[in-house]
Amino acid sequence: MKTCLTIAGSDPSGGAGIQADLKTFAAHGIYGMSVIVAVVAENTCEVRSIMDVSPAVIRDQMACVFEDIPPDAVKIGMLSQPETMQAVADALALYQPANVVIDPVMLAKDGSALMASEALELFKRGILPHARVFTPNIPEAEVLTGMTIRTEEDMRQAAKILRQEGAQTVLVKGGHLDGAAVDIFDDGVAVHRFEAARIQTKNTHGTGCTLSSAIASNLANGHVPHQAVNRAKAYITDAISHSLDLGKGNGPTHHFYRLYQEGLSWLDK
Ligand SMILES: Nc1ncnc2c1ncn2[C@@H]1O[C@H](COP(=O)(O)OP(=O)(O)OP(=O)(O)O)[C@@H](O)[C@H]1O
Ligand SMILES: Cc1ncc(CO)c(N)n1
Repeated sequence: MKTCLTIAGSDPSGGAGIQADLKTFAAHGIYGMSVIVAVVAENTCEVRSIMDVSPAVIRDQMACVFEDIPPDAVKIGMLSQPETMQAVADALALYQPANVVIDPVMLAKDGSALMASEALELFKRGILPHARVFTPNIPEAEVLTGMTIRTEEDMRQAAKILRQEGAQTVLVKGGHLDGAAVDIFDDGVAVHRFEAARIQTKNTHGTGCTLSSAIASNLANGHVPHQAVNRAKAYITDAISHSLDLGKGNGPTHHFYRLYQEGLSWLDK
């Protein structure tokens, strides 16, 4: 059985963070594991409070996983404070996992900061260079490159800069632009454009988390980054199309739609 680890924050309402990642791994037939770096009190409407797990406990969790069940792929999501990030950076340097997907989570849908601004430099230095696939959305890519991103050409330029910063491949997600949902993927050999029709729904809580853990699942299942991103884009589009009208705000996506329809044979397509 293939294995994936998520290193991220916990969302008690189940639509984003660790909970979204574990559901996505399960939908891909993957054995999921988690290192919780922050406990976030949030739901479909708001983020109420954040408590970071201590660096010592993060180091212990990482050791427990890597000494016992080294994962086939790793997804990294929310890393809030510099000390938290340093503990993860140290563990990445120590264990050197191969298939790392990094989602630079900065803001929740309600605008709450999920990465402290003081952590940005450490993120660029100690986390980003571990990315086999790096998945910023447009506002995140703007912060990381200092560019203003309005067009697909800007997205291409940002992807190239972020590769130069040390990510092996970069997917700039276009969910925040108007029109079709277009993502740009630069793997250093070619630039690929992934387009899906924009789905009219407010239920998009956790879309970024779900996409990055779907990419990690596909890497673990043996796909190269370009194929992994292509398959993950189809998965997130399906999950948003069948999103769940739960909660009073931005509801979650549906992780198991294809699995419920077709069983695990959906993975063979
Ligand atoms: N309404 C939509 N219809 C179709 N696809 C969408 C829609 N919104 C986002 N996407 C797609 O979902 C994926 C996640 O992109 P998005 O830009 O929403 O990430 P994000 O902002 O990091 O998410 P999060 O809010 O979880 O942090 C991308 O492939 C994007 O193109
Ligand atoms: C824990 C967590 N991670 C990531 C996001 C971004 O969707 C969120 N809202 N909560």
